Amino acid sequence: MSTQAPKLQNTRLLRDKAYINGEWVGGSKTFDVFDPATGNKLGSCPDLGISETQSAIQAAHAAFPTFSRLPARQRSNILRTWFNLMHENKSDLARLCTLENGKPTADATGEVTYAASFLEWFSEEAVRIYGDTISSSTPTSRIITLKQPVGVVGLMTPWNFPLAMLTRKVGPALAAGCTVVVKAPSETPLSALALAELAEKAGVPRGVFNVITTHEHTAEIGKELCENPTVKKVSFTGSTNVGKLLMKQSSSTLKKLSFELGGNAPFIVFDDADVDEAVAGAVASKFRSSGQTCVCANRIYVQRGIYDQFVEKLTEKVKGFKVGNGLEEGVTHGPLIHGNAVDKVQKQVEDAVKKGGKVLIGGKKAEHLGPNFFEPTVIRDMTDDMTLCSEETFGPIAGIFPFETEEEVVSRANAADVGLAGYFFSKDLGRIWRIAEGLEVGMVGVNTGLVSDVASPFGGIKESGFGREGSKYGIDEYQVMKSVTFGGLKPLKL
Ligand SMILES: NC(=O)c1ccc[n+]([C@@H]2O[C@H](COP(=O)([O-])OP(=O)(O)OC[C@H]3O[C@@H](n4cnc5c(N)ncnc54)[C@H](O)[C@@H]3O)[C@@H](O)[C@H]2O)c1
Ligand SMILES: O=CCCC(=O)O
Repeated sequence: MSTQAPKLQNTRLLRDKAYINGEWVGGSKTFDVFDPATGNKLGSCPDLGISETQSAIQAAHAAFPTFSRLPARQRSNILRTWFNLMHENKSDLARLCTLENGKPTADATGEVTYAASFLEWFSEEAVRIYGDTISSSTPTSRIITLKQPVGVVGLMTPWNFPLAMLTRKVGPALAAGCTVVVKAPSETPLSALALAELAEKAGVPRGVFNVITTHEHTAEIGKELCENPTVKKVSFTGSTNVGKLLMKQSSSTLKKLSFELGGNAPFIVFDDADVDEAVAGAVASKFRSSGQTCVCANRIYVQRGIYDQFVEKLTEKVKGFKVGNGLEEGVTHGPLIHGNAVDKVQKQVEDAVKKGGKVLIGGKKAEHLGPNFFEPTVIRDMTDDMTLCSEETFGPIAGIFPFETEEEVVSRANAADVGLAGYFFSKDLGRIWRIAEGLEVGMVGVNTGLVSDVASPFGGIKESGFGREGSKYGIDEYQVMKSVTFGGLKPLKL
């Protein structure tokens, strides 16, 4: 197959080698990277294995003493420069992101801004690392706490936000003084390598930021990062099943862990809501990145009194979508990442229809556009025995479930193993507090379909994982607290 290499203004951003210890490193084997919209080959990357991963870990280990002792202001300046470089190269980064992930240019451009915001935010947090002074139980002692970088960190990021999921981890890691080894997703490694090019330009010292690319050896490299005793922390974003495996593997070295895993977000619309606002929120939450975000609405519960109205208005909005190649003008929704994702949503639709769901729009593959396209779909009369209720869709399927009472909907919303995001629309202040407190999730959107913001703590509960990213809390994940007790202190004699 011939290669249709991305055409970029800054050609240095297009890299076909991994980045270890400040060097671009090839491998004896490579894997291909494809455009999910066209199936075209975009390029190839080294299919690296355990030995290169160990080299990267060693490089990060060697870089740690110097980097962690840099004045925080210097680390802050490096992150700020990296942030500026992302903005200077915004259109190229967005193009790469669209080409390897499929999301439309406007979304990809939004992702660059979102991704860069984590570098900016944590450049600001780097210089605001504080400890406490604590009264001791012993009159002649005093206690203080220090926050120190945890050490070498292994980062494993997914394909759905090739830039932002990386910067949301690497920003706080470097701010805290950690050094990192990134395992880039095999679907979208080019964005991670473009970030490495900018990191080097921003002055990130060699060995501090390493990017391993792999396809065949994904599981082995994941295991190495979890089991290697030099790595002190692992942060992973991806599916719950892989998260469980990595947690098991990490038990051998008792690593500090952060996991941002799958969701199954309830999106609840009460009778007293503004229906138009709720529909706009549902469109934003459900169909963002063609449904491929971990915080996408998965189960849309609408109270009986406004059910028909909501369903009709949502269907009308979906009619206005333009599905296609994300590089084309006016396209609002791109393809899914690969054929398996398409097959999964197809099966969920078939299951819903078999059990009584009615498809109002979409419901099938959009094969005329390419093998990875699925029509944005609205299904009404959903019931809780359908697969779509218990399994994260990760696709453009809006299944709408009717409900009668507040108590009923909260108990149905909470009947999930996972708890990442949840949304609801209501104008009743008392109800707003009850539901916000009652939903078993890590993030709640009240009268909004979007909760993603650098300033807001991002993460889940239950089997959606643990740890928080972004916000003032994100840096804690990369730090360890040390208490220091000063003894033998004589009191002042007055
Ligand atoms: N939380 C999120 O943002 C997120 C992102 C992507 C996928 N998902 C979930 O995962 C489902 C399937 O998507 P997927 O197949 O890409 O998810 P996945 O969990 O299999 O893959 C996500 C990332 O983990 C890596 N990975 C896979 N197996 C690994 C292993 N053994 N060790 C280390 N890394 C490993 C992959 O290379 C990828 O980079 C989706 O339907 C969705 O539910 C969630
Ligand atoms: O899909 C995972 C993260 C999405 C987001 O940050 O909004």
